[in-house]
Amino acid sequence: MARYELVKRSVALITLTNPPVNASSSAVRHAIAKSMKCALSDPEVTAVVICGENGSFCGGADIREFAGPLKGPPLVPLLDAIEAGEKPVVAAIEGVALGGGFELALVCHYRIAHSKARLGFPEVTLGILPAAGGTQRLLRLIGIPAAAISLKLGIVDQVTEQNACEVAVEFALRAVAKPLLSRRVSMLTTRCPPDLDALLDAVTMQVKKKAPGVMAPLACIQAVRAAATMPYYKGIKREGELMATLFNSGQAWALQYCFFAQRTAGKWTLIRSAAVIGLGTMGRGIAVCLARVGISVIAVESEKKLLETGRQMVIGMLERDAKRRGVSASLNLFKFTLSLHDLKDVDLVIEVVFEDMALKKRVFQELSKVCRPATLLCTNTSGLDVDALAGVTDRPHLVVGMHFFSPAHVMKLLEVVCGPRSSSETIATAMSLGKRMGKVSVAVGNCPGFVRNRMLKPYIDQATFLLEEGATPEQIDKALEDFGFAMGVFRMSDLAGLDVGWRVRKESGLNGSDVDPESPPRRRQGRRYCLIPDMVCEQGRFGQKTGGGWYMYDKRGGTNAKPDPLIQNLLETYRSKYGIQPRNISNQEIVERCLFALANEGFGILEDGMAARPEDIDVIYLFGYGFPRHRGGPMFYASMVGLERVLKRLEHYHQAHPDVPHLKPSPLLKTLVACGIPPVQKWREHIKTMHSHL
Ligand SMILES: CC(C)(COP(=O)(O)OP(=O)(O)OC[C@H]1O[C@@H](n2cnc3c(N)ncnc32)[C@H](O)[C@@H]1OP(=O)(O)O)[C@@H](O)C(=O)NCCC(=O)NCCSC(=O)C[C@@H](O)CCCCCCCCCCCCC(=O)O
Repeated sequence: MARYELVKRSVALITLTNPPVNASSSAVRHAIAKSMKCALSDPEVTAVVICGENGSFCGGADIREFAGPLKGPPLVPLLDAIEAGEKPVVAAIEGVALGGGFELALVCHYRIAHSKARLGFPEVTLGILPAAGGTQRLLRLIGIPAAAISLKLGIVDQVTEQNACEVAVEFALRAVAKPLLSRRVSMLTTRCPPDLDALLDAVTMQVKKKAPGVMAPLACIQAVRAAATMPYYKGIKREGELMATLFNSGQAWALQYCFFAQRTAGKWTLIRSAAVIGLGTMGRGIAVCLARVGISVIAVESEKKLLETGRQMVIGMLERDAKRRGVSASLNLFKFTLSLHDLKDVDLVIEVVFEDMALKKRVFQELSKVCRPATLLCTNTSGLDVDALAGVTDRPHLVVGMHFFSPAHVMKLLEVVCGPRSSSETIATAMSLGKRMGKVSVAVGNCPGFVRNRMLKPYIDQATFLLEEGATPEQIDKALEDFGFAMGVFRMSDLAGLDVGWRVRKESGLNGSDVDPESPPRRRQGRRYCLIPDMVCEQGRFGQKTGGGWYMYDKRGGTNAKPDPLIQNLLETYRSKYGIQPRNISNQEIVERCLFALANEGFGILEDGMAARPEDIDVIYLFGYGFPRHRGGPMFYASMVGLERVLKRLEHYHQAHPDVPHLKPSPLLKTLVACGIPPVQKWREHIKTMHSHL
C-alpha cells in the first residue's frame, strides 16, 4: 500500500501503491502513518518525498470505503502530523492529486508537479467537501478569489517535464535545514478581498441558480467563509461539521452511486469466467490476477498431487494479496479440477502447461472439443508459434497469446500475441482483460520469442561473447548496473533461472544430441555460439534457486550474489581450450555491445511489423525487463545516443565479429539515418511492413 525506501542516503521515499489511482484507503493511510514514523525517527533521514506508483499521485479518499463503517487512521490527524513534522516533506505529483490526494500534497512543505498533473477538489461531485483540511489550507495558500494556473497561484513550487519523483528528491535535498514554519500552510493567513461578504453572497446566488437544492456546493462556500474568517483550528472544526452533515446525506449517497454506476455501465465485458490450465508458478500467478478483478476461475491440473499443491499455493497467495490490499480474499471464485470437461461454459481459457508444442497442441485440440464455440483460447507460451496452436482448433480466430511474465501476479507487462488469424475482437478482448487486471498490455506479432524475449537473445548473447573474450560476469553486470539497470544480465538470469534457456536451446538444436557433429567449435547453425551457459547448466547450476549460477549464493533461493571462483576457473579453462587470448574490455564496449544489439533487434522487430511502434518496445522493456526509466527504453535510448552513432558503432562491432548477425545494422536503422533521423514518434512512418492487427 506504500513502499518505503531510502534514496540518496538521506531521503525517505514513500511511494503509494494502491492501483489504479492510489486512493487513500485505510490500508494506505496506515502505511503512510507507519512510513512517516519511520522517516521522522530515523536520524539518517533528513527529508521525505511522497509520490504515487504508476504515474498517479493519489485519487483521493477511497470512495468505496464511504459505504461502510470508517476504519483505519483518520486522515485529518495523519495529515496534520505530516505538516507539523520537523523534516521537510516534498510531494512529487504526477497524474492526479485529487480530493484527499490534493489534501495530502497541501500538507507537504513543498510540491513538485509534472506539467501534465491534475490537482483539484472534485468532492462536490460526490456530494461532500474536502474535509481533511482542504478547504482551509487551499485558501490560505492561494487566497480568495483565485484563478490561474497552479505555479502562478503558488500551489506548487516547481513544475517539471521530467520524472517528478526524481526532481522532488533533488529538491528535498536542497530543502534540508531550511526553516519549515512558513511552509506549513495551516499557519498562513487567508488573503481576503475587502468585499468578502458580497463576493460569497454572489457566488451563493449563482450556485443556488445553477444547482437548486444541491447541498455540497453551499457547504463549500460556508467552509470558504470559515477559512477567511477563522483561525485554522476553528476553520477545520467547521469543515468537519459541514462534512458530517453532508457525509450521511441522501445526496452524497446518490452522487457516489452515480460515480460508480457510470463506470460499471461502461464495463461491458465478455469475460466473467475463465480457466487456467497448469498450476505451476506462472499458472498460479495468472489465476490470482484473474480472481483479483472478480473473474471466477476454474484451475486445472493433470494430477491429484499437483492439483492439491496448486490449490494450497493459490489460496496462500490470495490470502496474502488480500491482506496487503486490505480486502477479503476471493476464495469463493475458485474451483479446482482434474478434468478439462469442467471448462465447457467458461468465457476464456489460458493454457499454461509446459513449454512443449506437442503437449500444447494436444491441450488445444481437447479444448476445441469441450469448450463452447465462443470461448477464447489463449496460450501463455513465451515464444512458440501461436498460429500453429490456432491451427489445431476449430476456432483459429478466437486464439491469441497472452504472454505474462514471472511472477505473473506482480509483473506489470502483458504481451498480447496476435496470430495472423486472431480476430480483432479476440485481440481487443485480451487487451481489455489485461487492462482490467492492471497490466500494461502491448499487442505484438507472432514471431519466435515475440518482442521481449526475441530482443533479449542478442543482448544476452553479447554478454556471453564478452565472457569468452575476457570479461567476468561481475564486470559486465557492474557496467550495466552503472548504466542504470537494477540488475546486470547475469544477476538477472540467476534470478529468472538458467534452466529455461538451456531447455529452449536444446529444443532449437543448439545444444545436446541434435547438434550437427560436423559443426565447427563455437559455431551453431552458421553463426557464433557460446557454450559457457550450457556448461554452467550442465553442472546443475540454475541460478538462485539452486544456490549457484553465474554467481554463488549462501543457500538455495539466496539473493546475495558473490563472485564464484568456480566460474572464474570455468572461464579460464574454456578460453585456453579454444585458444582465446583474454583481453581487457572497457565498460563502454560492454554497454554498447549489449544495448546496441538490443536496440538493433528492436529495429528488426519494427521492420518485420511485430511491434506497432518504438514506444511499444520501450514500454515492454520498461515494464518487462526493468530497463532504467530515466533512459526511456532501448529505442528511445538509441535515439538519444544518436542513430548515426549507433549505426557506426554497430558497423564497427559487426566488422570485428562478422559471425554475429545481430550486430549487423538493421535496414530500418540505416533508412532512418539516411532520411535525416526523424524523432522516435515518427519512425513508424518509415516502416513498410505492418502487421495487420498492430
Ligand atoms: C482519478 C480519475 C481522474 C481517473 O480517471 P480514469 O478515467 O483514468 O479512470 P476511472 O475513472 O475509470 O477510474 C479507474 C478506477 O479507479 C476507481 N477510482 C477512482 N478514484 C477512486 C477513489 N477515489 N476511490 C475509489 N476508487 C476510485 C474507479 O472507480 C475505477 O474503478 P474500476 O473498478 O471501475 O476500474 C477518476 O477516477 C476520478 O475522478 N476519481 C475520483 C476522484 C475523486 O473524486 N476524489 C475525491 C475522493 S473523496 C475525498 O478525497 C474526500 C477527502 O477530501 C476527505 C476525506 C476525509 C474523510 C473524512 C470522513 C469524515 C466523515 C465524517 C462523517 C461523520 C459522520 C458519522 O459519524 O457518520
